[in-house]
Amino acid sequence: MLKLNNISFSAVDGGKSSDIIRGIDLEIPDNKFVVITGPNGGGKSTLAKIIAGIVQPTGGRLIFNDTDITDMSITERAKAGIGFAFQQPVRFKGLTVLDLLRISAGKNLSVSDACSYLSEVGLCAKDYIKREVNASLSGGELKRIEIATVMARDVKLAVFDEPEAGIDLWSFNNLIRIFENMRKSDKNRTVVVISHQERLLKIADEIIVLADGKLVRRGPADEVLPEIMHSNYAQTICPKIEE
Ligand SMILES: Nc1ncnc2c1ncn2[C@@H]1O[C@H](COP(=O)(O)OP(=O)(O)OP(=O)(O)O)[C@@H](O)[C@H]1O
Repeated sequence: MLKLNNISFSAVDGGKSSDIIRGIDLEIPDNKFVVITGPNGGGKSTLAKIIAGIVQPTGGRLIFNDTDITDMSITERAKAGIGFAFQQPVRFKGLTVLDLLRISAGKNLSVSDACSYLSEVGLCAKDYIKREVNASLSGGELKRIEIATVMARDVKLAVFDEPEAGIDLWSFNNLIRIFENMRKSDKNRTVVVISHQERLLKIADEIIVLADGKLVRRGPADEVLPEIMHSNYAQTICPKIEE
């Protein structure tokens, strides 16, 4: 279980301090598929980065499986079983997809295991395994490769920041299928997805709504989704719901 105890984050920008995350208390139980949503600028990515250790909170503590991870680095958190997939995946010139999967797994993953991770994310492994992780990969391909690296890491808690960002509709449909499969098959991993997408919100065990740096609602998808649809920020956070 991941516990956030009174987590806050303030940043100084242009000499002015602003409170971006304001005293969030939250428990994310094991083996659940949780979607964090809310209006733009509400603090979702910041919270995801705080969980992954990319951003250090200015207040509060994070407890993961009874261990205080607040002061742990990204690497230490990765070792503790927390994986993070960026909104904009990073390209690594000179590194092949196989190298990247091996580095992520932290072991000399066999080619066949690497291929099965790529297949899981809908990539034809033989076409990609030797490819360089550079600008020649499309945004959708890069997203899928990054998801495969998180899977290869065998993490206990996987955090995905807006996996749908910047990909076309066709890739989006495939991506949703990956998460639907993850939701069905992944019973030993907690998956936290930051998303505005109705199709991801629908498959969540739990939806958490963040607005203005505060937790404003949490609950099962069938309870929270209809409320989001009828709230005054529905058009901002869930444009597809209105279609
Ligand atoms: N280091 C920082 N310094 C100053 N402002 C910051 C910093 N990090 C985040 N912010 C601001 O905090 C707010 C929350 O940002 P964040 O990226 O967490 O929002 P979000 O809910 O993920 O938004 P979106 O849905 O648009 O991705 C934004 O207004 C952002 O500009």
